[in-house]
Amino acid sequence: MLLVAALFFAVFLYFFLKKNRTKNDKSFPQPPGNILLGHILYITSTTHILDVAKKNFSYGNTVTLRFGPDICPIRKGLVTQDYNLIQFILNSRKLIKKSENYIFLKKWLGNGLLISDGDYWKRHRKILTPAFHFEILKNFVEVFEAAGDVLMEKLQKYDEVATVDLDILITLYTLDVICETAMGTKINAQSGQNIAYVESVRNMCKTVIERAFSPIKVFDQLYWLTGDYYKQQKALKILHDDVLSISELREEVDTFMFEGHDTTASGICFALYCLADHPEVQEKVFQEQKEIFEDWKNPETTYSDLQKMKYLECVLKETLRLYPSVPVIGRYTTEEMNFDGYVIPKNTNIVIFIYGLHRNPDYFPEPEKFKPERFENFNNSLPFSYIPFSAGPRNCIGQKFAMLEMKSVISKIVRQFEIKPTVPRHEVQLSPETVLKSGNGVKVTLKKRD
Ligand code: HEM
Repeated sequence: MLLVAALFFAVFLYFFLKKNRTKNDKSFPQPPGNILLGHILYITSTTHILDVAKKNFSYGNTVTLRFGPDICPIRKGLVTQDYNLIQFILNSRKLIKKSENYIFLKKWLGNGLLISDGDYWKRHRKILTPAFHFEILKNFVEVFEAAGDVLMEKLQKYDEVATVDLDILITLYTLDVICETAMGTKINAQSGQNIAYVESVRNMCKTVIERAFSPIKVFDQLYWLTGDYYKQQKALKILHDDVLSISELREEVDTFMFEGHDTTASGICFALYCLADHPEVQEKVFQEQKEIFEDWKNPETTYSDLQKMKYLECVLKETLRLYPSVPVIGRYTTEEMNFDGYVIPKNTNIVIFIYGLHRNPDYFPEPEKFKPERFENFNNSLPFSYIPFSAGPRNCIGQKFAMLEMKSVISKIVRQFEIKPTVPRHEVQLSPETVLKSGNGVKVTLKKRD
């Protein structure tokens, strides 16, 4: 009798889940996956996520991916690089909850602005927004400049050395900047005192993204058995060493320290790499500097000088198009949503693939080419085709800060050095470790200008 009841229940469950599944699957195509494991098998290594995404999008600009059997997947969600869906999501006031993967950042960033949602997020966003008013940003230029001067000192010793790996040098620069601007504390990271912090951020970012794509590590109980868990605990200890008494404050400080230095470091490194590869672009940037500054070798740079660097701004925009520091963002539906006749069920994770959107030839002809000029006359009628800072209510609060900082340091470097590719040319290996990085460094050669 019990057996019959169990059998009956199993059959009922099958049809119930199948019915719901059909409703979901009608929405968006699902690339072929393993009947039991779903798409796990080809999402095993973080370094291949960009390739995996490319392959999946051959089925449509929005696809459904699942971990586990089709009928009762462990996880299921949408991955999209579709303009209209992205516009719908980012414009929505209802869709501000972050996807489940962000939970892996929680131990580190707590309820900081990046992760929180609802009224808590609204309140904090409102409190923090004035900190990015341009009157305040103006005062930060001095900090960018002073930290930039320290970097210049350090770069002198690389004059005509075959290779300089920019990654760590620039990251320590951006760390000095964020600590002094966000917390008013000089930590002298560039003097070598904070390498452990930088390494811990890197380890955290790597383990977080690996968890998000691992069928084993997504479960806490299984994650605790892996080496990554211990690596992460060690990193957390270093990241939280500076004990601040008020936990809310610490969560925001952690969030700004992370979002505010790793992202800009990535942008600066890739911009310098692109300039090395494109001497004609670099020359234009250099000429612009000479037009702005009479004494271009050693000027005192002001906020208004940075505003004048229009071509450098195009270079940075083009860099962030090809190498968006945040290549992927996520949202989570808290209610069923209708989009263009499709049903997106409640509790769906939606991954927005910024990297893929930015390389769509419909919006950016010859998308793989580095052409800053395309931003001189950028067609703003399609604003959601270019979203390195996301868009809508949850866009990046620090985007103006980031642009100023990146301009400040790159203008300094270009005025003092000619940036060249290494011989043989160093090919970056893109690795989306939460923030887009190069797995093998960002290497160039520097030659001092006369
Ligand atoms: C090139 C540099 C940067 C890029 C490309 C970038 C990109 C982004 C993106 C795409 C988001 C949305 C994330 C999501 O929805 O998951 C974001 C959010 C955020 N960014 Fe940035 N960011 C940069 C620099 C900065 C800087 C310098 C700061 C602070 C000083 C900052 C602070 C934040 C914060 C706090 C959020 C969360 C905002 C919210 O949810 O209300 N970012 N950033």
